[in-house]
Amino acid sequence: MKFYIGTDHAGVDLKDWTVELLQSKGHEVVDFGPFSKDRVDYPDYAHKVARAVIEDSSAQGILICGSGIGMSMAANKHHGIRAALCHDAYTAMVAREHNDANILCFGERIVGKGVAESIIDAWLANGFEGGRHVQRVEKIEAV
Ligand SMILES: O=C(CO)[C@H](O)[C@H](O)[C@H](O)COP(=O)(O)O
Repeated sequence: MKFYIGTDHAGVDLKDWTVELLQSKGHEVVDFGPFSKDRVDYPDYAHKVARAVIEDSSAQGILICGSGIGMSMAANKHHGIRAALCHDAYTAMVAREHNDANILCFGERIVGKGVAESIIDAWLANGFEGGRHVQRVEKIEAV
């Protein structure tokens, strides 16, 4: 899988760690930064990753900030993006199975590396179930 990833200053450590984790599992990662902890605005990075996922729809995105909330709000402004703020493996699993989420968001101030890895593993292990969920996702996209 190919991932586009971005953060703000509050998620740089977990972003760098996530890049290495995904690469160690054989995934391709395009890192939109930032590459220092200087204070930045999370929407700038959310919009970059969202646009990349729309352009390259076979890829997925990962957005990290302090809480993950601002990143998910900003990314979900883009038509075609279904960004899911996940706090654990269960939310990551259902985000893929039920919502066909294409951007994973989480917060460095919320989850540690152990939980982050379980979130990422659940995200990678699960795909869209289709069936009854198709018309619901279509109704999200219809607006
Ligand atoms: O967008 C957020 C909250 O919804 C993120 O957690 C940001 O990382 C956070 O707001 C940054 O806060 P800071 O006080 O400027 O570090």
